[in-house]
Amino acid sequence: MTTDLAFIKIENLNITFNAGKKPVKAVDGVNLSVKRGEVIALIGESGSGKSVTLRSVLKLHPPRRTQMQGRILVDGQDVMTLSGKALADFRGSKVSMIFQEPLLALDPVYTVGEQITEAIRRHDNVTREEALQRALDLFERVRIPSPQRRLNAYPHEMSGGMRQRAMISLALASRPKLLLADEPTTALDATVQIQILLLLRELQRELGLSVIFVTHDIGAAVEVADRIAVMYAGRIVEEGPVREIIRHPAHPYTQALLRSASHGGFAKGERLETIAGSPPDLANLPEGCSFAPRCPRATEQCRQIDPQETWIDDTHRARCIRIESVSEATTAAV
Ligand SMILES: Nc1ncnc2c1ncn2[C@@H]1O[C@H](COP(=O)(O)OP(=O)(O)OP(=O)(O)O)[C@@H](O)[C@H]1O
Repeated sequence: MTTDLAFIKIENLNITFNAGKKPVKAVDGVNLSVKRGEVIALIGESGSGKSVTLRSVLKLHPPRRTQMQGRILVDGQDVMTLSGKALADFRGSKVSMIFQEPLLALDPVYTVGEQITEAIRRHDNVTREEALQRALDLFERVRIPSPQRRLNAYPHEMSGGMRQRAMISLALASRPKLLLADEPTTALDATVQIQILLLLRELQRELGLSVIFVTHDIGAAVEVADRIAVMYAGRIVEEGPVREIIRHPAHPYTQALLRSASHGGFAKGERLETIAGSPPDLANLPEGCSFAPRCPRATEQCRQIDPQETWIDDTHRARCIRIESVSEATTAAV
């Protein structure tokens, strides 16, 4: 709730896609603030709206098929009102994005060095030599071995881990303040995943970046994030500091996620296991709480009342009408 310090502030974000027969409400009333230098992990099952929320910060959704409502402020700038050159300038300056698949970000026909120097020169008025030097510095920073030689490589000539490091260099070339990371390590081997996560955390601290990090991997969220926001059916159902979420999860969905991932603690790289039942169809949401059909603690009321956000303390909130009895039961069981 310390909104004054927020570098990014998402207020009552609603996103509906009009693609098929019925509109799909992929994001429903999302509120989220990220302070300068803070890392937030968005976790939840597939289709819960994590990526859609993340991409909305750069206004990346196809405008003709998408209805977006609410407000997204990045460093005081209202993203929803941007278009044309102002939007392009915003995308190229304050915010960078890294993806699961680096080949989406890297162009196959240019060397990675050419792409990074180009990105530097697009952002800063420097000579080619200066840009090359900075690209080399970036490659050293992300610990690419033989950086000089690797700058001359094409993306396909690099291993998955190296390509991910090259993409991080490209993302940092414009000296962003906010990094959006969409499952950046999911496609990598477990050991490489850990190296990349640690690198991201180190760069984030050194550069004072704010980060929104989308992941299925609760181990990665715990490793990298300061706070966790849990999404279910387009909503944030619980959000708070990592320690609070792990020790005192207030929402039955968070509790189920933690249970499914906690055999012997949070192994690095551990993924969420399936929870009984499946997420609802976003075009046909049930009455009341969307999680009620899968919730072991649901009552008749839960199937009728749409739960509103409740603050448990200054930093921890959840959307469940039975927070008190659910939290008490969890604390008693610990
Ligand atoms: N451009 C689009 N047009 C129509 N529907 C979309 C579009 N983008 C996303 N959706 C729908 O929005 C919902 C949320 O998708 P989103 O990609 O945010 O989920 P996610 O939580 O990131 O899942 P995953 O982990 O699988 O990426 C899904 O039902 C998806 O099919």
